[in-house]
Parts: sequence; structure tokens; C-alpha cells
Amino acid sequence: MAKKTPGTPKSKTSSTATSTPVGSTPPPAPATPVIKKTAARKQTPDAALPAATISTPPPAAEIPAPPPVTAAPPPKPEPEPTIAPMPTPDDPAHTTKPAPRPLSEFGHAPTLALTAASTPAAQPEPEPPAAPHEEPWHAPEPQWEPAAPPVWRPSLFIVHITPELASVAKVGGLADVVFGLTRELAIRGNHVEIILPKYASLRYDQIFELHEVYQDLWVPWYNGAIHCTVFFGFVHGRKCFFIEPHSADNFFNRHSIYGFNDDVLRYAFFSRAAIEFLWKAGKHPDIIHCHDWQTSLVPVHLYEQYQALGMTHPRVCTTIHNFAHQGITGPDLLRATGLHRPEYFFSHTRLGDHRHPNALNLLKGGIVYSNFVTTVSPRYAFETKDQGQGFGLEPVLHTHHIKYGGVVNGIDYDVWNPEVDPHIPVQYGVDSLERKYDNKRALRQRLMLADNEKAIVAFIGRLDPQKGLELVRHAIFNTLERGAQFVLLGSSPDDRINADFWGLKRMLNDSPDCHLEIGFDEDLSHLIYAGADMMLVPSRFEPCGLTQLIALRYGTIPVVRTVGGLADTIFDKDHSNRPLHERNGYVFNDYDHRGLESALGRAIDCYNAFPEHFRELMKNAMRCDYSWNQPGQDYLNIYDYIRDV
Ligand SMILES: Nc1ncnc2c1ncn2[C@@H]1O[C@H](COP(=O)(O)OP(=O)(O)O[C@H]2O[C@H](CO)[C@@H](O)[C@H](O)[C@H]2O)[C@@H](O)[C@H]1O
Repeated sequence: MAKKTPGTPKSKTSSTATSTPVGSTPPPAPATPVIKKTAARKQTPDAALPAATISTPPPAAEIPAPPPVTAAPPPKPEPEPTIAPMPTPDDPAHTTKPAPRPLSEFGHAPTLALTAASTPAAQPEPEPPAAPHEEPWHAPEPQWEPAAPPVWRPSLFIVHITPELASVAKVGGLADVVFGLTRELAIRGNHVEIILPKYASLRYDQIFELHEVYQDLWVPWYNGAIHCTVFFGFVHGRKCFFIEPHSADNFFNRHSIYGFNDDVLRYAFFSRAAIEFLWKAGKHPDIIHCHDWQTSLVPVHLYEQYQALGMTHPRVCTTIHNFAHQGITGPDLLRATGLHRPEYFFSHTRLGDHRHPNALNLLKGGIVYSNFVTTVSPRYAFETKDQGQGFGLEPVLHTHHIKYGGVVNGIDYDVWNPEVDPHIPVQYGVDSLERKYDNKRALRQRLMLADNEKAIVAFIGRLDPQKGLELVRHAIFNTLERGAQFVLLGSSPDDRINADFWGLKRMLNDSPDCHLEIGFDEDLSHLIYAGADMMLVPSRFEPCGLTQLIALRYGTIPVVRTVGGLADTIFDKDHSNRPLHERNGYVFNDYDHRGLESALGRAIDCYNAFPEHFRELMKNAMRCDYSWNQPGQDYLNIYDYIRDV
């Protein structure tokens, strides 16, 4: 029988799975402006709506006229910063900051971990095969409760500045978060806009009514300026501005989004261009929401330069999706961006990197200068500040702990919902679970897996060391040994990692119980979420994790390591101290083969020996609410907390 060719399977051998286990191979102002609380925040319903959108742009005379199109434009005089010096941790400015409001004041009791420093309860290492539960699985009957009276809040003008947005420019979970959160904010009555680079690799088929809206945006860069055009278009109803620079640097006209030597300069330019655009277009949002190191210079520019030019209204919230990437660079950045003053910015209280004495750290700038900083789960907020997971930024998080917290991501249930998902052959819900198995058959057909009674274990994700690749590799063989099937969908920008998985794919090519798909395929990911029985997430660290949240929605049981957001969202069927109906997966603590095998083994054993229990677990999973509803509220509470009133 013909073998599968790598990448495009042609056929399957009929028997003999290869099941031999193989060992793993292989400021200024930031600050003071920061958190202003006044009674005015508690608006009454008859209070006038604030001018939510655009305040008067600075007088024309203050805006340097754009230079002629071709000639190198004259250097734009940098505004002399007139802002009070950045307070150091010992400055009175720090001690006079208002204390954070107690959580109870956050209207809706957010899960926001403003005091994320409490030690999470230690989870016992799961024991081998658990006895079936004697007690029945009780999901409590839904009870009618009187609806809480609606809380009136003013509509805000919110601008997200982001390097990624699903479905037009997606590399990882950041893209999904901006996509889902912006919609949630908009349907709650806020005016939401998104600014992103106009990549050559954008999915233009997903952008509607794309047209030029601003032709002559000159963005200061080194001693001159770069001419940019700004486009506007709708991405599934979201209002998006795309910035296109015209220069020999070719910042965004490349075949992929990341992975270039000048990435730091590319995104430093984008940050400067985004805020220059806001200023030139006379947009004065209530909130600018930045994401990751790529946009961390926005609050630095705002408080060091643009505030003095009249942008005094916006407040900045920065969300850190992953501390592993910080944008570390040399002094040239200061000349490029026009920030200059190395002696000032290299200070440890500003952008000076703690680990590399002669380097600037963009993400650190985002933390220092933003009015509020979130990461994507309370547990990760704790791990980064107090458990040595902050990649060197722990002291900065301690200094700024008063404005740091975790909000668990949501997922967009319009996109990830097996009841309406157009990407899967058979839609199903918690009351029609048996139809999930039609999708399992379809998945097997598509990947040429043997059609049998075995469980399917899946992994979907970036093939990044963060995701626990040694354990993924071990899990493939362990799953096959235990008589189940394994499906992997993933890719890496790192050629060595890709080559490693291609090697594995070739080794397992004849197995009728295993398929590795090396690449990025959103359509296939929907079918895997719907068709698999278990979703493996054995991460080394995981800020939040979306795969386990999506898997829950599809009744696919997560098998995860208890780190970051995984610990906040998945509760072990056998060992959690939560009530039975809140348990939704299998977890393990230790990053080793034994830990992984204990959880994976229990999951597969339960699937085989106690199918009715497994089914109850699937129903629990599907009933979890990880929509954007609660996180959307949490972010609005944060915006309310920091906005200028
Ligand atoms: N090859 C492939 N083909 C198709 N789809 C693929 C794919 N590889 C990944 N995906 C999809 O991309 C998303 C990845 O979500 P993750 O939470 O793993 O994000 P990531 O680690 O990139 O981001 C960081 O940001 C997010 C958002 O804050 C955090 O949840 C996370 O912990 C943090 O590391 C999921 O929707 C997944 O289905």
C-alpha cells in the first residue's frame, strides 16, 4: 500500500501502528496621570454623555505641514518635553497614588486579579487510575434569578493598536483576543477602532470597503520622516485603520508578519505612526489599548511627546500576552523614534533593561508608562510577578503592582460554536452530543486515520518551546501505546523545529492511528476541535491558552499542565476540590513524562472504561462560559478606572 507523502497524505497502511515509545530527542507622566478616581465615575443616568469621541484637534499652526512628496522631508522639530520627570519608586509621586479601588467597587466583581499575589493552592500530583465516581454527576438545574438592573455607563471611544487581528493578520492567540474583545466592547455601546500595519500578507478577502482615508501622514523617523498612507476597512464589522509606510525599509511589505532582524524597528515605527495618526487625525480616544511589546512604545510617545502637544485626554491600557518576547534593542532606537536622551531612557526606572545593561526594553516601557497593565490570566499575573516567570521583569512588576492584574481571555462564540460552526460537517450541541461523532468520522476520513472505537487525542498550536514540545512528542508515542489515535496541527517559524516534526511525521507515516499536519490551517483546526475527544496542552508556561477554551466549547476534553491560564480554567475530574459539575478536564503538575502520562492515561482510561462518565465530563465542558461577556466587563471596569473624567 502506498505511503502517505509528507504533507499530503495519499493513503494509509492498514495495520501495524508504530507504537514503540521513543524518548524525546531532541512618567512622566505615566504615572501621575495614572489612576485618577473621582466620584464622577459613578455617573447618574441623567448625566450628560461625555464627548466620547473626538475633541478639538490642536490648532493648525501647531501641526507641521507635511513636506513635499518626493524630497526627503525636513526634520520635524521634536517637541521639547515639558513633562514632569518620571517618578522613581521612592518619589512621593509613587506614594501619593491613590490605592486601587476594592474589587467590590468594580460594579461587576471582575475576576481581575489586582492582588494576584496570593499563592495558588498546590494541586496534588494526580494518582494513577482513578476509581469511578460513585456519586452521580449533578449539574444543578438552571434556576431563574431576577435580572440585575442594568448599570448605566458612558460610551467610550476606545482605540486598539495591535500587530495582529484575526482573521486578517493572525499568528497566534493575540489576533483572536483583539478580534473578540473589540466586538464585545462595541456591542456594549462603545466606539471602537483598531489600528494595525498594512501587511502585504493581509487576508484582503476578509476586509470590506477598503479605501484610503489619509494620504499624507508623515511619520518622524531618524532625521526625516516617512510618508504613509492610511486605509480604512471593515473586518467582520470592526472598524480598522491600516497604516502603509512608503520607504525603502519596506517595513510591512514582506512575506510574513514576524521573523526579521529589524522587527524591533518595524514595530517601533508602527507605534510612532499609530500615535502620529491619532494626533494628526484629531482623534482623542478615552482609551488607547496596546498589545505586547510591538506597541509598547505608544504610551512612551504619548507621555513623553504627544501630551505636550495637546493629547492630554487618552489613557493607556497595555495587555501582555506573553512575557517571553520583550523587544530588546540598542540605543539606535532612540534616534530612530526621536525620543533621544539616552541618559534619560536608559534609566532603570524607564526603559533600561535589567538583564542587559546597554539595552532598552520596549515591553518594560509599556509597563512603566501605561496607566494599567493586564496580562491574560490571574495565575500568570502571579507567576510573572512572584514566581520568576517574568523573564527579568519581576522587579518592574513589583514596582508597578498597583496597576497590574490578570483577566482571563474569552473566545468568540460566534466563531467557535459547534452549534453553528460552518467549518464542520455536522453541527451539534450539549443536547445532541452523539452528532459530535459524525465529525470524528469526518476528521478520520480527511486525515486518513483508521475508523475504529479508539479515542482521538489532539494538539493544536504554535510549535514553540513554550508549548512543551518534548512532552508533545512523548505524548504522541504514549497515546499510540495506550491504543488511542493522535492528531497534531502546528507550525513554527523556526526551521529546526519544523524539520524535527517533519522527521517525526515521516517516521509515523505508516501509522493508521496518527497524523501530523505541519502548517497553519484554520479550517482544519475547527474540524479537529469538533472531531477529537481530548485536547492536549502540556505547556511549559501558558499565559492564558485559547486551545483549551475552544476545546471545552466543542466537548473535547482538555488534558493540560497546571500553569498560567490553564490552571485558572481547567479543573481535574478526579482531583479538583471543585464540585463534580465544575470539573472539566485532566491536569498534571510536573513537567515530565510521568506527569503527562498520569493525566493522559486517566483520560484515555476513562474514555475506554467509563464512557458515561466521560460523557458527563464533556457536558460539563460544553456548559462552561468562556465567552467575552465577563472579560469584556472586566476591561470596561479597568477603562473606567483609568479614564480621564
Ligand atoms: N497551526 C495552526 N493552524 C490553525 N490554527 C492554529 C494553529 N496554531 C495555533 N492555532 C490557533 O491559534 C490560537 C492559539 O492560541 P494560544 O492561546 O495557543 O495562543 P499563543 O500561544 O499564540 O498566544 C499568546 O497569547 C494568547 C492570547 O492572549 C494566550 O492565550 C497564550 O497563552 C499566549 O501564549 C488558537 O486559536 C489555535 O486554534
